[in-house]
Amino acid sequence: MAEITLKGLAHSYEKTPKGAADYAIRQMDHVWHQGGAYALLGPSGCGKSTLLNIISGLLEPSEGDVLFDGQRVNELPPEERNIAQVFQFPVIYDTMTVFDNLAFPLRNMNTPEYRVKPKVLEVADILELTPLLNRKAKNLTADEKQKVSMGRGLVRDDVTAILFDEPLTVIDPQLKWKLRRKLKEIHERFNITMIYVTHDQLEASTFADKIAVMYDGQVVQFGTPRELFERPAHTFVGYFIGSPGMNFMAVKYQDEQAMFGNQSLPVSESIKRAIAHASSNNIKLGIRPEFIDISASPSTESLPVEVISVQDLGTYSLLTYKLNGQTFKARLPEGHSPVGEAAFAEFDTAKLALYIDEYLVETGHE
Ligand SMILES: Nc1ncnc2c1ncn2[C@@H]1O[C@H](COP(=O)(O)OP(=O)(O)OP(=O)(O)O)[C@@H](O)[C@H]1O
Repeated sequence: MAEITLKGLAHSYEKTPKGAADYAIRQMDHVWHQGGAYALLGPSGCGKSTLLNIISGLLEPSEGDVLFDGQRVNELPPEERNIAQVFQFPVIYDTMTVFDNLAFPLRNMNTPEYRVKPKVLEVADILELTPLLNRKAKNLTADEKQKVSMGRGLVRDDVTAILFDEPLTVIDPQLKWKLRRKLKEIHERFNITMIYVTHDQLEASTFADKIAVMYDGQVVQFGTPRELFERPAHTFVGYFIGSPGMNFMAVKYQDEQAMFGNQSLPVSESIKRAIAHASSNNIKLGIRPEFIDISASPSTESLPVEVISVQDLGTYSLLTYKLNGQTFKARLPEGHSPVGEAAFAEFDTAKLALYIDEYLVETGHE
């Protein structure tokens, strides 16, 4: 069993960090529950590998604690953590056969040979490596090598969590979905906690039940793919999740109106109240491209906009328009009536989200 808790965790690669900018991981608390299929999603440089290496023990955090089932493991070396890590590039011994590669972690722990063989055969079967068992690893394709890498994590009965650091980077696009499905299958079959690092939202949402979105050294939201889409807790999540991401408008309260530049926006009373009482000037409204309606003629709540382009993407069209000098994206469903250069945009006000200092503020709909 392994419930992994990160308590007051922070990490700086600097010996004497001077400020927040010197931290690769900023103060965080987080729990990965036993048996979960998780993704750690974020852009390059946000701290994903650093966090994974802290969990596996390759790196000791400069502040805070890592707990496995409540026990502090900060100083425990990787080999004593019951955790396997699969890296971007397969870590295998080229001169050994596939069988010996898979057997290696067991033999390394002095497992008797009569127990090694059945375990290797079982794992080879799951990963569809049986026909390759006698091949030298150097003759394998990149995806076969990566499967051997994964297998080396799975043979050990004591492994309770597997950490994957962008494991499909070197895999052909056609084979990626197959390996992803295989990982899902493995997750269902063994009761193992899996944390899958990626910067690809599609990869994260097809693998994981819950995704931790990382930005600038912090987990800014931990939720299901649906929650990340419907209620982004941070502007970065809104921007990063979705295709394309959320549109944002910097707003202020003026003459009892929510103003976007010199444009008064139709918003709910509760959003208006929250803007009026905000203690910060960093106030944004977010709206997903799916929730903007575009039409050729005005309505009571629509705003006149300048259409820049309409891109036909098969099942929908992506319309780019300008309002108040800012570019917006709207998704038009298939069969939407054509619009000219001058059109009208209407937000679904129930779907407008309010962000103060970049974090979501829960408001009612009235
Ligand atoms: N060994 C190191 N020494 C100093 N700084 C480092 C080291 N490793 C990473 N960093 C810095 O820490 C920050 C987080 O890096 P990290 O590799 O954890 O991010 P990442 O999200 O995994 O990125 P990528 O997807 O590119 O691997 C970056 O600013 C990076 O430059």
